[in-house]
Amino acid sequence: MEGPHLVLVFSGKRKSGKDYVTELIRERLGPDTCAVLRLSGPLKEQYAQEKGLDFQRLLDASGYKEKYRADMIAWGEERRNADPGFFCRIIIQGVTQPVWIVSDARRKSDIDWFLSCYGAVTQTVRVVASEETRKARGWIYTPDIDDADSECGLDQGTSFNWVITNNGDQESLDEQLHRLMDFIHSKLDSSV
Ligand SMILES: Nc1ncnc2c1ncn2[C@@H]1O[C@H](COP(=O)(O)OP(=O)(O)O)[C@@H](O)[C@H]1O
Ligand SMILES: C[C@@](O)(CCOP(=O)(O)OP(=O)(O)O)CC(=O)O
Repeated sequence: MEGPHLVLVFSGKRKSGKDYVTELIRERLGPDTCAVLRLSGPLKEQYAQEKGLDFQRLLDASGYKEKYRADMIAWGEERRNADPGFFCRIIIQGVTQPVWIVSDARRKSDIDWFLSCYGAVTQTVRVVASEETRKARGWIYTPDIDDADSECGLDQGTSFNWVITNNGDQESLDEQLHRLMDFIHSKLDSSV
């Protein structure tokens, strides 16, 4: 079969644990089976290039990216408005693994793009954590970011195939991941 056997499109608010959870799944499936694709990757790369910033530092969970977040959001929005598939098309280039995880859908247009191209094999996954948990992970409510589309674009009007609650209880997370892993394996088995 050409193309992905399964595309999991993840979303969730900042510090909900999107990177953490998607990395766990990738570890369990292995790098030959699963690729984690980040829409923010090419966004940050091009933004850093244009603004003369440190791309590597924009990638980690430190304060550096937070300093530029508002401006990056505006920059990315311009690109997406002009072409909703702009970042989507870049991240899927040359990916050969059967399972694709898109770790950071933020807008309905991100999900719609994957549904329109890979709808038959796409599942949407929402990662949820309480405000208390997100605060403990370093989240500080920031107006114009936390109340804007980048964080709230998928709050309403989107249904998710899976919801993963990630409040730090490892046993509960493990149980939820087990269910998702069973599903992933069933899709892999049925496609061979
Ligand atoms: N279940 C968890 N157990 C321990 N640490 C976690 C868990 N989920 C997230 N974290 C930590 O919280 C921080 C934010 O998580 P991250 O995955 O970067 O969130 P997001 O990508 O949604 O902004 C990271 O330092 C991450 O390691
Ligand atoms: C400009 C952004 O792409 C920055 C995203 O950076 P990360 O994906 O690293 O952010 P969190 O995981 O939520 O902390 C947001 C956007 O609106 O596209």
